[in-house]
Amino acid sequence: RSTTAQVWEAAEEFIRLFHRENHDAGDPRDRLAAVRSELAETGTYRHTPEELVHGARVAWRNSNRCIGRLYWNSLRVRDRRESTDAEGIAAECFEHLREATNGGRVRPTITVFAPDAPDRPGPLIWSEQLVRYAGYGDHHSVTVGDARNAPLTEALLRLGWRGGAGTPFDLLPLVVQGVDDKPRWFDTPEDAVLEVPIGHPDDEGWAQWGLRWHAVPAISNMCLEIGGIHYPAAPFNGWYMGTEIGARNLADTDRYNLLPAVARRLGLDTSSDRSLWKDRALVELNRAVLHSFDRAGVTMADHHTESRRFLSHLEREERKGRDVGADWSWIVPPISGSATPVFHRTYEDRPSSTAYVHHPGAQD
Ligand code: HEM
Ligand SMILES: N=C(Nc1cccc(CNC[C@@H]2CCCN2)c1)c1cccs1
Repeated sequence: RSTTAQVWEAAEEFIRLFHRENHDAGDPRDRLAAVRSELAETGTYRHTPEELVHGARVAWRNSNRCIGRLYWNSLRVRDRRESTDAEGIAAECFEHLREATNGGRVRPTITVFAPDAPDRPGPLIWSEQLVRYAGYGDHHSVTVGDARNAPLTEALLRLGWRGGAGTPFDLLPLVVQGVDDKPRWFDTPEDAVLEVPIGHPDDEGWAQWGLRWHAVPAISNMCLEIGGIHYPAAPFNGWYMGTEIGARNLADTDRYNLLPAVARRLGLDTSSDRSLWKDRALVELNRAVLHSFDRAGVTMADHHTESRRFLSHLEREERKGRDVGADWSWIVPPISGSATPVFHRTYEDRPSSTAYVHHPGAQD
């Protein structure tokens, strides 16, 4: 809960920034006076459509853990602040997926739902991403699917979902809590989710594993904060960087844990870490992911290209007189770190009042 003084401080900073970076917005004084009186009368204030668009883009530009910020100023913003009920929000989330997927030419997009108001909190999306695979079994002994989503799968079963077909890649329904506070779940329409089958470029045998992953990463459980106003439901997507799927989602021991199977298929000696079998399996799994997305015509970054783009972003921001904050431990890719240019320098981890933040008490 913010006091009006805290809101005013962030609001003034954001309005001044908006007018500085949008010269056709003119002098900020009138807007500052209007915001100040609206805040005094109602305990909050409403962003203009232009302020909302720029705020969502600046929040991305301020995301210290994000390597993909070069294109921050071309984020597509879907203003859905009038959506407050769970059904309407779910429908807009599925439309977001269709628009962002764009037949494989993925477009970075955000949909902004109703903000927190002084008399009632805004809506919440319980799912971490708009597309998630079920994890069946309790968190400690997951038998089938993505163990990361075992808690959400449990919550869905308690909410009356009967479970899917029991495959390792069952699409979970989306869980939305409208402003009436009641969580509801909605099956994800098939035409809203593009999936990519994962195969290896040199070994047809991988196809028998039935591996796949969804084309679009869309984070739905973070809060967008712009100039003191909180938008707790504001799902945003970019495109995947291959390592996210190849080095984490399919490789982590508490996710799909595929390195042993890949190593066996490659005929590697898995009896000792010193054979570097995990390292060789990781490279082949990442080659398979990049190859499969390219074959499917779905946008995907490789960690070398994305690292170069990030350093270009830093240079361009410096030229504009803006400092860029970054968190080295998130920016450096999970494989081949020192083979990418982002590894060989340090960064300042700078806080900003306009940013994407985790809800208090959330995981990660
Ligand atoms: C356009 C392509 C993009 C790429 C390739 C990209 C890449 C990444 C990667 C690899 C991470 C680390 C994720 C992890 O290790 O789990 C990340 C973090 C993040 N990205 Fe980006 N990103 C892109 C676009 C965006 C967009 C459009 C937004 C928001 C509008 C965004 C906001 C963030 C935020 C807030 C984090 C930190 C998440 C957290 O703290 O948990 N990114 N990005
Ligand atoms: N490419 C993306 N990846 C991404 C971005 C932010 C957060 C996440 C999810 N992070 C949580 C995972 C799970 C364990 C460690 N990382 C993924 C994007 C998602 C949304 C816009 S870009």
